[in-house]
Amino acid sequence: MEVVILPGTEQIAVLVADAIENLLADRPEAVLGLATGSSPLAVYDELARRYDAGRISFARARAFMLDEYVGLPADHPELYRNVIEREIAGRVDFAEGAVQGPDGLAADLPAACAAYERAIAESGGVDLQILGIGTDGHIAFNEPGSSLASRTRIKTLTGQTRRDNARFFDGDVDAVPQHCLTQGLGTIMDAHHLVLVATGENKAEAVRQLVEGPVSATWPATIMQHHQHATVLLDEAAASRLERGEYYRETYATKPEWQGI
Ligand SMILES: N[C@@H]1[C@@H](O)[C@H](O)[C@@H](COP(=O)(O)O)O[C@@H]1O
Repeated sequence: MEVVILPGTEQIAVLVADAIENLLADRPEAVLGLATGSSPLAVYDELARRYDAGRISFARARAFMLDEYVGLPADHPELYRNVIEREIAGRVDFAEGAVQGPDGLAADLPAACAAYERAIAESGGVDLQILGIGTDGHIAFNEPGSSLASRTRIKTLTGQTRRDNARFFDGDVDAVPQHCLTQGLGTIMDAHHLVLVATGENKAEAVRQLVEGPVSATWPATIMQHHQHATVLLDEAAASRLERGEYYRETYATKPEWQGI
């Protein structure tokens, strides 16, 4: 796992956008994994800027979302499908239908989860997966206790996640759905490159567990320690509880330039 500590979200966004730009230059038909939440927003802004500048095109790319709420109406602004359309998909040139998410509106939710797993597999798999992390250590919506081998399925959100996400629902915790569909930890681990972004002091404990804690379903993101190509991009506040912070800084500062993230 590579840990990169940077001054702030702008520097993080540039590095992630560089990785995506390089990937699309090599393979215009690459498959991206898109995350919701506030963590990737600066990345999406940077990608939209590069698209506007003619540096990058998503015309042949495809993308899969990590998760979706269950129980929100189709036109709700916080339905993740609508969030992704607003924050990135609708700002660049993805082809019609190229961005998919688990269908939280489906009548048969287990069938929708199975269909989503098939769609990801049939695409050839996700090349680069953008991730955020919850304050309770979740990735996507894999809450503490999630099977480390899980696949896309229905989950119940923890009270902490619902409180954290209430800020997107005018501060009303009761308006945050109790259920969601989420790619499993096993699904996420199949992606070729995991790129996790975390900023702010409120993520520091989850980040400490992710990077330096024992692998455990209690802190689901720790499964990333088993991935062959995982990059964790942090600002100073999110990195503030790491014991080996100096080593990560030194490693990144002396890294050969050709290596990328
Ligand atoms: N399901 C999402 C996750 O994909 C996200 O990474 C996480 C952190 O969110 P934020 O980036 O807003 O802190 O929680 C949300 O609930």
